[in-house]
Amino acid sequence: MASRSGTKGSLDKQNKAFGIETLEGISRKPSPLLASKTSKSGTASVAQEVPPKQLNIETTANKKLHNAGQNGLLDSLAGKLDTSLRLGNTKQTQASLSPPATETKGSVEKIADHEKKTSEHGTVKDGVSSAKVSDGASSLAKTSGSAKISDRADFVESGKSSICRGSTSSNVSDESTCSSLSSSINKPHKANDSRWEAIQAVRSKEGVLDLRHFRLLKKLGCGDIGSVYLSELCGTKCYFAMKVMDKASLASRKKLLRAQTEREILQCLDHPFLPTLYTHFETEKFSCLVMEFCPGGDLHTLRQRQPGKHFPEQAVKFYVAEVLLALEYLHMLGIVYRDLKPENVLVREDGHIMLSDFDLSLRCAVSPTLVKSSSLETEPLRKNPVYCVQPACIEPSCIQPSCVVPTTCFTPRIFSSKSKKERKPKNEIGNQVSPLPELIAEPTGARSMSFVGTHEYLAPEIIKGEGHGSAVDWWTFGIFLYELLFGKTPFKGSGNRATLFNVVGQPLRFPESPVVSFSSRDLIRGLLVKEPQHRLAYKRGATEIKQHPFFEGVNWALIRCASPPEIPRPFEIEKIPVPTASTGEKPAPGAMPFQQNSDNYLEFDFF
Ligand SMILES: Nc1ncnc2c1ncn2[C@@H]1O[C@H](COP(=O)(O)OP(=O)(O)OP(=O)(O)O)[C@@H](O)[C@H]1O
Repeated sequence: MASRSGTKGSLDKQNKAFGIETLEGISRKPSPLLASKTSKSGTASVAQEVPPKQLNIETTANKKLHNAGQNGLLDSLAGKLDTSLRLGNTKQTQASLSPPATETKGSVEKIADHEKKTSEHGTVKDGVSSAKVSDGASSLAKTSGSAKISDRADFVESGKSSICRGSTSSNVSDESTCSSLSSSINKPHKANDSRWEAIQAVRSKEGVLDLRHFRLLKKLGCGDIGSVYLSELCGTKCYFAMKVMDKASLASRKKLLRAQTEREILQCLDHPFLPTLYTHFETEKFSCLVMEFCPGGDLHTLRQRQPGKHFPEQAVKFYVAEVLLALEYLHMLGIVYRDLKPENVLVREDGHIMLSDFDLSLRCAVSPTLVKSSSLETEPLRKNPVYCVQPACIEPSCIQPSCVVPTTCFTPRIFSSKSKKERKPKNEIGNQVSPLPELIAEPTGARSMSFVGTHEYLAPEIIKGEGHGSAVDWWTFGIFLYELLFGKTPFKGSGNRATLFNVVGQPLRFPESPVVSFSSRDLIRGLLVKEPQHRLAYKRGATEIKQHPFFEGVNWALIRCASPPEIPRPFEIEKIPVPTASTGEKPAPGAMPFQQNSDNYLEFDFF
């Protein structure tokens, strides 16, 4: 398997931008179901920016935004904006991932021991009780991790707040008591998911949900901050991907903040192409995230299996369109993703995608403001008013033209000169019905100095240490599109150092084969502009990209109902051997026996 290196560290000085020696390589991740052990390493801790000051919630505007939504997705988004702002207004007094005293790397936990500990401390702690909700006037408390302060104070790089978090004082905690963030009520798009009910049933019966209630069947993969296991909620045939993080290891490696960031972001999400976090709980040693399981592996692995190791253009269009919607939603929540690459795009059971891995994400404090156009010039726009939600940054230093509602929001670029009649949508994704209202919430004011990402995907402004914002996601989107189409990234050099130099200094070139459409190359050209301010989507985010001719004919509102290019083979749980101590069966590599009332042990071989 080809290897690709990445970095998850902070860049203190400009000259470190090319000091690749300081960066640790990150190997590419194989498919979760094909490989049992993968590893990633990263030494430097994620830099963290200044916590935001008080966040201003424009409640009326949010309500209007809610009303403006043309479909459920937009409605839900408005609700999510509310949620994220509420989160931002919360003051945290204790970190939920409290570092335990001992190092547990590579530990073997006897299940009996685990259960004993659980019952010793076994009372259900109210997650809320360990976190105080402020009146909204306080800034967010810093927890841990190395800090790097940028000249902007308008965003948070990692999680520092949460209304709902596990108790620090208890050894076992779950979110039973703060279900507003972990139940289907808050996630209308996943409300019909039977897994919620299964989880709720266990909670109602047992009073608490924790590790004892899951069977860990197979190790799906291993990341920098934890390992992910295919797990079954015992006796329910409900399967999940459970990310298990060793708290002592996180603390000793200064990764608590990254873990917290990921959890807090996951708690906010409700989108068809983003993970559902069903629950989160903690044991004495571990912090566990219970998420939706994607049996289709990741797009990197899937690409390797394609003829010529690249996808057909129609398939590319499908995958990047779904990723674009996921990024758009994240940006509307003020989240800059920063780690787009095929390895992080998982394929769900139904062939649609799920963008995973949020521990590198940057959170920007935004105060969305709704602006409704009143003087529209073109006929279609008169019929379909344009709504523009712009982040209104609180810090005076952030007040810049991009934070003020741009006039471009009112006059979206129309790419095609053809009349409506002439334009015949022809691709498999579906037909664009009528133009949708547009929501634009590009966190253009965000600035980070962190040096994070994967070398081949790093944006020039990150490498140059100039400070970066949401435009890095549009750069990585361009690299992603290029890689899916051509089977390789455009700036890869003989080593990491050469790659970084190429990203900054080499012009974009396209291979002669495979032959791809002009519009795909045009879109890539627009995205891979080295100066972020000239990059496509810099001002109006995903809206600009959606209007590009490459996506002509895509029915954005219904893409989740479109037929995916490939549907994974049905996932057969029976084929995963579950060894028992009595039979002495050897576990398949990565298989994690975890059964109640048995001598089986649970082994977490981290990192
Ligand atoms: N929901 C899921 N369904 C199926 N497999 C998953 C799921 N989430 C993660 N995985 C697999 O587990 C592996 C580890 O995921 P994880 O997000 O912990 O690490 P990562 O993507 O390598 O990122 P990081 O190092 O930043 O933590 C992934 O490579 C992926 O193959």
